[in-house]
Amino acid sequence: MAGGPFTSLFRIFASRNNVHSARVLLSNQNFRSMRQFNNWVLETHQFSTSFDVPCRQFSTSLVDNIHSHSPLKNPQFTIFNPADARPFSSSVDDEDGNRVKLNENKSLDSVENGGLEGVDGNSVGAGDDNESCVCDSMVIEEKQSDGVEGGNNVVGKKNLAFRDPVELYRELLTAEKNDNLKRSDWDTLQEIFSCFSKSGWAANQALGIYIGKSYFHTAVNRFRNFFFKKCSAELAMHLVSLGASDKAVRFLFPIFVEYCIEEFPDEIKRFRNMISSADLTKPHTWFPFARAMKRKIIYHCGPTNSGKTYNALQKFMEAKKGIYCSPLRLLAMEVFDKVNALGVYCSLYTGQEKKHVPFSNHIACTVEMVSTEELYDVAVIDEIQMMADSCRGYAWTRALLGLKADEIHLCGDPSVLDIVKNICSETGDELYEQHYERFKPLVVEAKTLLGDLKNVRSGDCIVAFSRREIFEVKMAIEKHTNHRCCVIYGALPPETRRQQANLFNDQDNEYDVLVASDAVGMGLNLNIRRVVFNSLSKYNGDKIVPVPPSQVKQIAGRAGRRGSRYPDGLTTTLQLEDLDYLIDCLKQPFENVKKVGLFPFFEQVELFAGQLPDISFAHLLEKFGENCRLDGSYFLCRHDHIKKVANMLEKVQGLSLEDRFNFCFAPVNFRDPKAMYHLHRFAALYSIKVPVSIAMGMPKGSARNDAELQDLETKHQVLSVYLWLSQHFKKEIFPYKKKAEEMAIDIADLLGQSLIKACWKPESRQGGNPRPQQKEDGHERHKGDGYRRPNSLVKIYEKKRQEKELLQGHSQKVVV
Ligand SMILES: Nc1ncnc2c1ncn2[C@@H]1O[C@H](COP(=O)(O)OP(=O)(O)OP(=O)(O)O)[C@@H](O)[C@H]1O
Ligand SMILES: [Mg+2]
Repeated sequence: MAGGPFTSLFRIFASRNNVHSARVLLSNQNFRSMRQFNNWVLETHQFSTSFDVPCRQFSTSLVDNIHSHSPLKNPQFTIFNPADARPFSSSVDDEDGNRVKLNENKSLDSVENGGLEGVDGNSVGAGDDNESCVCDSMVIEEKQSDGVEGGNNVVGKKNLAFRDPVELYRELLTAEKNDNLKRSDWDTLQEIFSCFSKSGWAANQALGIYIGKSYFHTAVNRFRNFFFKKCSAELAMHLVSLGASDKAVRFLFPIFVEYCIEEFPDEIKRFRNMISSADLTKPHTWFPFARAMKRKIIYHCGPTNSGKTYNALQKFMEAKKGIYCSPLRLLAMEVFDKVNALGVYCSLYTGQEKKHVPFSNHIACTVEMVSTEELYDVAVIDEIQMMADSCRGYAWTRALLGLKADEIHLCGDPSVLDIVKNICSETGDELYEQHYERFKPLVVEAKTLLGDLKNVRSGDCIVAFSRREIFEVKMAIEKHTNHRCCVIYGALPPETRRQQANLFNDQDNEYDVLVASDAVGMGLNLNIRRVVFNSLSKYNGDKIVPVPPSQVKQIAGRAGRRGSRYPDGLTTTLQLEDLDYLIDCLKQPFENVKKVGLFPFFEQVELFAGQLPDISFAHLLEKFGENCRLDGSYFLCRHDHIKKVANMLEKVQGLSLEDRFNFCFAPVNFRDPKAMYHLHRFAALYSIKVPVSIAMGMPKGSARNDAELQDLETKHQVLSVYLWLSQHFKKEIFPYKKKAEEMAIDIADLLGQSLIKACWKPESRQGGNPRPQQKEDGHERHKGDGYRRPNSLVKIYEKKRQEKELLQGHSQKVVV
């Protein structure tokens, strides 16, 4: 039912029955999901749970408000007679003279229970068509205007079930202590209150009046004490007759609401302020200057290697003033080099470095560093689908919402196209779509490497999903073939990755195979002929899982770039058993993302902290996560790593909230204890305003074993954190920036040299055995090489494959 028809129905109903005002009971209704609605009610009606509204106002504002805030498609309304709990009028004529029924046979009970949550908080009955477990049903009590006798029963004072809870509460307030109850009746009342206290439904409903879950039990206890002192025999017997049940909880709840509103105004206010200070709804309104502009958004939409970034960069270079936002430092550096080489002066701005090119009007930056203050003619946001990234998505969302640019070019796959359309309709920006196809189709080699790394060929990129696996594969290839391998993985600095990429791309050397992690998935232009998946499972920080199809596509798409030595891309797997999963992934359409990431600005966290002054920063972030409100298209980005750093820095005294917030964003690998130690040291020195030293020696030479290689990686990490801090805090406190830069360059160089000669067994970073999950997950040992691969997918696909082979024999090539 839309707001309009109901509104007119109500008008007709009201005029036919001579009703000039309606009483809306907010007490027995079910607005758990409706914090927004409750905000509105509480703001407009001063915490009243029942209020009278003139029919005109009722029809135009209340119903419309309910409709606009309700997450239900069909919120139900029932107008009933309070005296007998039956619908006031079984039917009315609508404006066209048609007879329309108004929930003819519903008693109050059925209204209350139909489509509502059970006391245990589960949604039951009608209204389940809604994707959330939220039901909005509203009970509207007809109230006669003064002196007008309605055609229905007069409100029966005896019928407690249908008494106005406000009245009941007022009576309780003035009542004398009641001692006339039997012991067994008191016991039953105790049970009812215990049931009330445990009721998920009641706790959720209480949120609507800003009684938070942590305060709910205290509030119920105090309500019980009050109730036991005051309740009349009649009231007690009514409750006893209901027993410790759903009905009793629902009967008590509105009286509880009245009690809370009167007794706990401070708690309610505090919780309400906390909720409103954690408000992340309507993020497009956070950027009024961008909203004041009429921006043109061009979505370059297509698969990998289709020319999206190339075309967007053309516009960037043509513009008078432009900004390119990159997902990676490496890519920002690449665009910086490329654009400058083409004669367009461009500066570089990343978390760790600022390279200002004189007279430049163009900037290549990492997306986290984008300024929403500056005005640009053209902005490019690359890999826009990263808006949906669980950790970093907020940076893309912020760039899209906040950039002050006349023209914004988004490059990415189609997964966030719909959500970008929605955002543009909210921001009022014009959206243009430009669709692309891959320059050359990607071909799957059905033969695979038959489980033998001896079958690698020049131009292959073997993809493995852990550092350990990468080195094991490199060792195996170099031991059993004449190929030499370059490596690229996340822990390497961009400079080293680039050096390895150049080594691989360069034809005049023996390094013709690349072994890489998913770090090759984005950005780098590599001369890859064939992408070979060593495995298709990876550790997700918790357990081994199949690599998501979108990522498989992205990585496989690295093969055969336009303009490279191998314009025709091939992809396959090491093991035959994994091939079907690869083909399935490549065939899958891009998923349609439903939500994109958000994270609060410091100012929002600060506002929230004002409500909870005495808790740790990590706890504060946790509370923010629990209480923040988000619109349906957004999620709060994961911030586990921020909390880990926050916990570590908890004991460092003298850091302001802003300092803590900033320190927590430093790009530290929290799994690396040495890197964490140095970050702690930096923060401790900073807190006592002592210039922060690097206090870390330079290694003497390149690594001779894996432990030394890891040490180099860590050292670079520490320098990278130092450089990041020096850009985000006052320069005077981090005076050794120059030295850190020089050391970082030297270490990146040493890392490059080390990788060239690396031929040792990898060690785990924790210095122990592989993670237990890996062992438990049934990795199998590969013949002779000490190389193990996960076999979780093998089982799934083996059967399917055998069936298929029986049916059709072996194909040689599959084009996807
Ligand atoms: N019109 C063109 N003329 C010359 N080279 C081009 C053209 N379009 C694209 N290329 C080259 O093709 C390669 C792939 O293009 P580009 O990087 O723009 O693809 P993409 O769609 O952004 O891929 P990805 O999703 O992998 O980032 C690049 O090396 C690029 O320079
Ligand atoms: Mg691109």
